Amino acid sequence: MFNLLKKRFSEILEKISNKGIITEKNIKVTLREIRKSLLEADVALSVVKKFIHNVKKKSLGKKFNTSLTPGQEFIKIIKHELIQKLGNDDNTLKFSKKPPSIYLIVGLQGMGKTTSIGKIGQLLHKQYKKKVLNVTTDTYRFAAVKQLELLSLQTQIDFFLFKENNDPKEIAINSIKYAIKKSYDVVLIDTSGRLHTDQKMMLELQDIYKTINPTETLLVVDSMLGQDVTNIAERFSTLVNITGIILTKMDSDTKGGVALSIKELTQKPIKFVGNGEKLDAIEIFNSQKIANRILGMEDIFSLIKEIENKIILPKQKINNLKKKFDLNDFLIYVNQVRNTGGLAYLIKKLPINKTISQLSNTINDKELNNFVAIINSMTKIEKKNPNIIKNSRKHRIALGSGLNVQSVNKLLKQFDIVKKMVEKVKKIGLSQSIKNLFF
Ligand SMILES: Nc1nc2c(ncn2[C@@H]2O[C@H](COP(=O)(O)OP(=O)(O)OP(=O)(O)O)[C@@H](O)[C@H]2O)c(=O)[nH]1
Repeated sequence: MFNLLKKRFSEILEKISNKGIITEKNIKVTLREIRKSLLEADVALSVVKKFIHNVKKKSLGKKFNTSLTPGQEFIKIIKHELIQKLGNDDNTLKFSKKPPSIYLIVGLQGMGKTTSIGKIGQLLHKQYKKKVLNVTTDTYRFAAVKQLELLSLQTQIDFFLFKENNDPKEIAINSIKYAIKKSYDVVLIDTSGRLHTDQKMMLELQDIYKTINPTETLLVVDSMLGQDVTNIAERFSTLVNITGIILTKMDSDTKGGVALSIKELTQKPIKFVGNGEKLDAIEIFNSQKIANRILGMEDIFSLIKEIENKIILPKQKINNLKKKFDLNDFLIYVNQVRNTGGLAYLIKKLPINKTISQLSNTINDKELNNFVAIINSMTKIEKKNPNIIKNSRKHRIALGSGLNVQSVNKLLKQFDIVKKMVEKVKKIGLSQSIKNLFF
């Protein structure tokens, strides 16, 4: 999901994240690259233009006075803008005050309408404890009726059986009458897939819509659709009042353009994301989560959690340390890092601040072994008070460890970096301190 954008953004943002100053020139270069990436991911041109315009306006001339580097501030602006584009408004399903709530599901053929009804019905039943009735008005395809009947059986949702000679509008009316009689909370009404250019079918849909006056009318959009999505959404919107979008097939190899364009183009919130063929493969849309995904932050957060939990300096371990971080503590840290293999690679992947990327330089198997040998050649007093280690002591320690003075200097330098980091992390924990860079 969003693999292309994620790859592009991580390349672009890595370059800018460590920049000390944000100038018109380096912003221009970065924005040009972002523009290219968004277009490559099939985001609509008008949306891309607005995105770039807003980021530029917010970043240039802004006085950054937080603890973030300007590069990190810039990333924060991008994230904020991504969330705006994805839509940050109320995306919860509306329920009618007087049951049943009626949800009309519309869209082109094969977008995933019937599958989404199966998923939403199950979600409403399991999570919201609603009594749901599934209905299909697709009198054109017998297979579509069977499909929803089967999905209803699988999810243990009641399925409304219509009379053979009923037309779609009659089926919808009869199903609602039945739902009122039997005290259903929700009626999910499937419609046959139709081309937005098919005038007769579109008017039929409008007729159903006007007659039943749904609580929500949800347009199902396949996230693999290209720029055509604008025309489709516009055509549906002129005939029925779309109240939300269901974005399907987000698990497939989608470039992500539709997800980023549809809110801006339709001004309708994305309510659900379908991310698989299975019946539980649906999520309530969360723009923050998607923005994190695009910016590769989801991976980073889980990585950091892993590092924090398993490897270096969990908060309680830091708190257990003596007041002053000394070389004995550093030795514990070095041994932890040594035991984890592959950490250098993980840490190098993090687009984070200089201290931590400098830290990755320490994490090299050979150097870690050297560090252990060097610390073991020190006296107890030296380990507790590294600042007394001046020239003659350095020579003695180097000799004792079979290494040279440069290696001792390197160790002391890395010790300083880790000490600074520990002091920072001691306050709020590693994952929180890194998360703070982005929120
Ligand atoms: N990978 C994936 N496939 C999906 C998703 N949603 C639906 N599908 C698949 O897309 C295909 C079409 O889904 P349907 O639910 O039949 O689509 P429809 O809009 O009801 O189709 P019509 O009745 O022809 O208009 C099926 O093979 C589904 O399994 C999804 O989120 N991810």
